[in-house]
Amino acid sequence: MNDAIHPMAPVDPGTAVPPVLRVRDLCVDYATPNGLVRAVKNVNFDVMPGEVLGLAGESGSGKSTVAFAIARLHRPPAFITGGSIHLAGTDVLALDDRALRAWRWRDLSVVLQSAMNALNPVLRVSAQFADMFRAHGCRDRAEIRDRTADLLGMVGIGADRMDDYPHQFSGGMRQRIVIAMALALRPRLVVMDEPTTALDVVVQRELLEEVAALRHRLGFAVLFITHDLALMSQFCDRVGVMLRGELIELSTPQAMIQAPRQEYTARLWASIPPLHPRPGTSPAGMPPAGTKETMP
Ligand SMILES: Nc1ncnc2c1ncn2[C@@H]1O[C@H](COP(=O)(O)OP(=O)(O)OP(=O)(O)O)[C@@H](O)[C@H]1O
Repeated sequence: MNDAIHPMAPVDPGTAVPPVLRVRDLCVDYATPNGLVRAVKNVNFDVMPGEVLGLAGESGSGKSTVAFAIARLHRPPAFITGGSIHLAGTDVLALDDRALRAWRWRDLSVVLQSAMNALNPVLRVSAQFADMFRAHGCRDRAEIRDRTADLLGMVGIGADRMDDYPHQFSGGMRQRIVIAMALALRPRLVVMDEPTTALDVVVQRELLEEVAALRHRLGFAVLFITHDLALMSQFCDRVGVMLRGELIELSTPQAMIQAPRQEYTARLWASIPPLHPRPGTSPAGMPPAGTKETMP
């Protein structure tokens, strides 16, 4: 398997670095006509500074519900009914609306599957960056344009494109723009929920390689959700496996593949091709032709 996008684990377990994100006993319920349904059950985990932590698990296991709760993007019928979330020392669940607006982008940003939903189709890209910068106190037009050019350059988009509209870019470029915007205020954590799912395989890989390089340069941590376990094993320092709302296992992808502690985890990882295939089998990391890598 080409492990070019697999980053070196940035955290030395021997050092007492505090986690950037600390989630304790998190419970999220959905209000349904039949009463409350617990979708996230006493979930505990930390994300270290600069770490990429993946959340894996079958559809409906609660991954997105956890991610949305951490970003405080959950809306009724979802309710956080227990636990705590601390990001870089901030008690996230205690933030009021005003504090939340300042906190988002600055300390935490979110990249979701559809760039088109994140970008306003009737506004030039430069105007969307300007709105975000102005909302966070930067009013100098020249400075805003310089910073926008730098950010777009960081993801391989020329400054000459900044006054284009979103529809003038390809899907991969639009997602790059969203990532550039997500990094604009140097957040401590970027939540990425299926950020590359809508893109073709080559563009997916290019984009994640860029994110891996950028996070080494800028030091942000990533909470990464994808259905693509092969991609997850290459991109993440550690992976948590969710099953029916519980986090049942958390370790490095290598440890999990070699010695899974739960039977479910073993079955989950067995569904992706081996890292070092036996002679005569498909190339490392490549699914057999005609198959799609998804959760079992
Ligand atoms: N609006 C809702 N009302 C009631 N239950 C919901 C609602 N949204 C999600 N759920 C339930 O919450 C649970 C967790 O869903 P969630 O979307 O977080 O899972 P997921 O692991 O992210 O799935 P996927 O990979 O398909 O996105 C599921 O059982 C789902 O049915």
